[in-house]
Amino acid sequence: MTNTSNFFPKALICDIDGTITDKRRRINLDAISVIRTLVDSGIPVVLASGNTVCSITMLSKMIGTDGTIIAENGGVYRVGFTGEQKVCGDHAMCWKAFELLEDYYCDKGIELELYSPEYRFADVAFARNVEPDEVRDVVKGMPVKILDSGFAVHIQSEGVTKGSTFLNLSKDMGIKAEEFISFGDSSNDIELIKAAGTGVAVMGGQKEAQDAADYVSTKKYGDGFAECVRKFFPSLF
Ligand SMILES: O=C(O)COP(=O)(O)O
Ligand SMILES: [Mg+2]
Repeated sequence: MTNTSNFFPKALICDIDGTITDKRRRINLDAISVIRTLVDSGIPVVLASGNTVCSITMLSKMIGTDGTIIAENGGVYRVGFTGEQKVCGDHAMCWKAFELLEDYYCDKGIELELYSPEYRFADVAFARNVEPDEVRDVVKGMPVKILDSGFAVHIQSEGVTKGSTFLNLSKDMGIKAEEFISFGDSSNDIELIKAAGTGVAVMGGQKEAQDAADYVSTKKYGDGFAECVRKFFPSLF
């Protein structure tokens, strides 16, 4: 457990669903408020999610960050609203894995519901009406990783995570990974939680994220995020 009084983060990176929302994906108003305080104090805030670039870009604009994002669980990243959009991994391989899954579940009478495939550059996401562990078994041996955000199942290229992309992004931003505080709620945040100087998991999400974290909030979801931002940036609140 990190002693919060010894760590003064220079920047913050946070997951979206489950971390700055509630468990139904409704945005937490206090989370927006603390992010605005950080941004207005010159602390860079990065949104890092399994969501698409366009949805995170919109959210960044409405919250008021500078548009630096990680999308598709590390599949895409960009510095600022106008920076070059960089894509990681092998999208075609993720689709190949999805086709295998589609056939497998079709035989069982289950239809997989894709999430915004027309807006994705790197991963394939679908509804969580199947067991992520069973999905892993079906695609075993393929160079892909199955991620479970608690809100969707994602097929991602092997080696690409929010954490691996964060290391590239932080270099592009000119801020060391150790100078960041990171926040997440689920197993798709584990690498991000571990890669930052301090990693925080919010209560309410998946236990794997909490096990990987230096610090776990007392409150749940977005309330836990706001609680810990206040704790780690005491001079701003
Ligand atoms: O897109 C999802 O599955 C949810 O995304 P997030 O929890 O990484 O924000
Ligand atoms: Mg999440």
